[in-house]
Amino acid sequence: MFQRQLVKEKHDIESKHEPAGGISLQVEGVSKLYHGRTGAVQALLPVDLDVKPGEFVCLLGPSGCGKSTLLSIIAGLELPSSGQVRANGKLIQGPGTDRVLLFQDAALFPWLDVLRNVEFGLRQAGVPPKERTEQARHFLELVHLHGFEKSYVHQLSGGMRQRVAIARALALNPAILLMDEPFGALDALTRDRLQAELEEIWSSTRKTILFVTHNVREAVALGDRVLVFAPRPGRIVREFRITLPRPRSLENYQLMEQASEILAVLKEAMGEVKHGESD
Ligand SMILES: Nc1ncnc2c1ncn2[C@@H]1O[C@H](COP(=O)(O)OP(=O)(O)OP(=O)(O)O)[C@@H](O)[C@H]1O
Repeated sequence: MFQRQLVKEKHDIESKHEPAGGISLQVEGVSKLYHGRTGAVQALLPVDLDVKPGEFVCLLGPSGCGKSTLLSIIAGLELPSSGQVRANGKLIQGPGTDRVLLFQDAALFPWLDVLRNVEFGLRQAGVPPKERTEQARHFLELVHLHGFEKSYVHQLSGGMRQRVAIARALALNPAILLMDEPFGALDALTRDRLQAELEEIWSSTRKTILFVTHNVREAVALGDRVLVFAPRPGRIVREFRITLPRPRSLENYQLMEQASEILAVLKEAMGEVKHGESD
């Protein structure tokens, strides 16, 4: 009986987060030309991209090839110089609650404890106290941070901070998660673990995810698709569909083979061949 009640409560909390799944995204001829002090910079040549609801797309490339610019435009924080973006067919004209952008730096509030950090957006959205605490706890459990509700940011490791940031983003129930190198500052072991956790979360929530990374194996481990970018000017040079079964292991032979193939394309696009690099 008690068990049934628990399952029901879990279901009630989850159903408050409807729609749980992701939505589609259409990027149509989006380009960006910045006018800096040193002149114009073509950050991005026109990009066309169709992302299906619940798809996991990785944007892979070296520094300065326009990955963050594209994410900012999709987030509605930057205007494109040409083209447009639609989410579920609706023109994006600014930031919206259907999209959340996550960065390498978790950007948490140091004066709030973990629970209040996760509750923050819900409070802004006017969710009543009891309900927002319930929801924040639910998402903290999802990122394996049960028991750390009262901790402050300075008491957490880098990986834990990033988990809090993910819980905070999920609590807002976005349909699209825009992740800009979220694991870039973490040590290799923590990074592997968070990759696996993110894949689990994605499998259970079916959000649409755009994930920027410099790391080829990370991209192959996570993506349904990997888009390879090249710099000067920023552009997409190739697209790979990754059909390896999930969950994926970084040590899997086929994954490593696919990563080598993509790495070769990346190096060619950059016009250089360096040996022994992993990303
Ligand atoms: N606000 C800006 N004003 C002028 N130039 C900019 C601005 N933002 C980005 N750029 C330039 O646009 C280009 C693309 O930058 P962007 O940050 O999108 O690349 P990126 O692939 O995300 O790089 P990184 O991986 O280092 O974040 C770079 O040459 C960058 O210097």
